[in-house]
Amino acid sequence: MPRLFLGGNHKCTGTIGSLKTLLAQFAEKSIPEDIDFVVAPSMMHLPLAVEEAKAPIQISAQNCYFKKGAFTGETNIEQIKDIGLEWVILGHSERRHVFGESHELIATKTKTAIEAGLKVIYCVGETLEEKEAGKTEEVCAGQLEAIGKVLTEEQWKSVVIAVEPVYAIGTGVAATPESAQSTNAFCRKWVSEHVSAAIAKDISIAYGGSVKPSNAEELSRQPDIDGFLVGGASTSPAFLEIMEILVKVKATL
Ligand SMILES: O=C(CO)COP(=O)(O)O
Repeated sequence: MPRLFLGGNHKCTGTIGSLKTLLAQFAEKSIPEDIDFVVAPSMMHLPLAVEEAKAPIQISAQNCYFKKGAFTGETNIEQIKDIGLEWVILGHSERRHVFGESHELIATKTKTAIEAGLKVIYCVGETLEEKEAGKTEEVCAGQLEAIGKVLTEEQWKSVVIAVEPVYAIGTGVAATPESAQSTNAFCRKWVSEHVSAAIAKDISIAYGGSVKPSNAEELSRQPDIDGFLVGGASTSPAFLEIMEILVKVKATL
């Protein structure tokens, strides 16, 4: 059975004050032990988050570089581990499309991060143009194949897949539950055929893109959606509402 996953990607937002407030709000709620509840603030705020977050809240980096040395502006895996983190988001569409990260670079970062003992929230997803051209599965398969080429079967146990259609990110309009289910199911089938049936059965495959309390219920009902990677709604108590909806709906399935 896949573990439930709820990630909050704060992207390039937040202040010391807003993060402290948010983590204090999260601390007031009881978070079930059987969900990975992961908060990813900006790199600048990671040490603060580690200090302030109470278990079982986990903290993730939003990116990392695979080498240390003369790479101005980057943060390496050793540094992420050094402050006590276990998670990193890689392959987010904003890294792919805004910063031009290639399949190869993301795959190298994923492999190196997992070898160092990190868990990777690996993002895949198609643009609107690709969706309209009927290329959703082809695009996701290519993104999965990039890491499939370098990871061992064992290393896939450290991967959570986050399927984030680019057209749904930050637009307020999520993919339909049917469309999200179809892409998540395709990713599970891809893992079954290219990695193993055992990994496919247990890997958590989240959906991301304009998730909010008002659409979380229908999305949670989909059998291949094991949770969410949330952007905008993760920086407010709406994130807790999404968690409650996800846990409640999954308990009834
Ligand atoms: O990109 C996302 C999470 O990584 C989704 O962002 P939004 O929830 O703001 O659409």
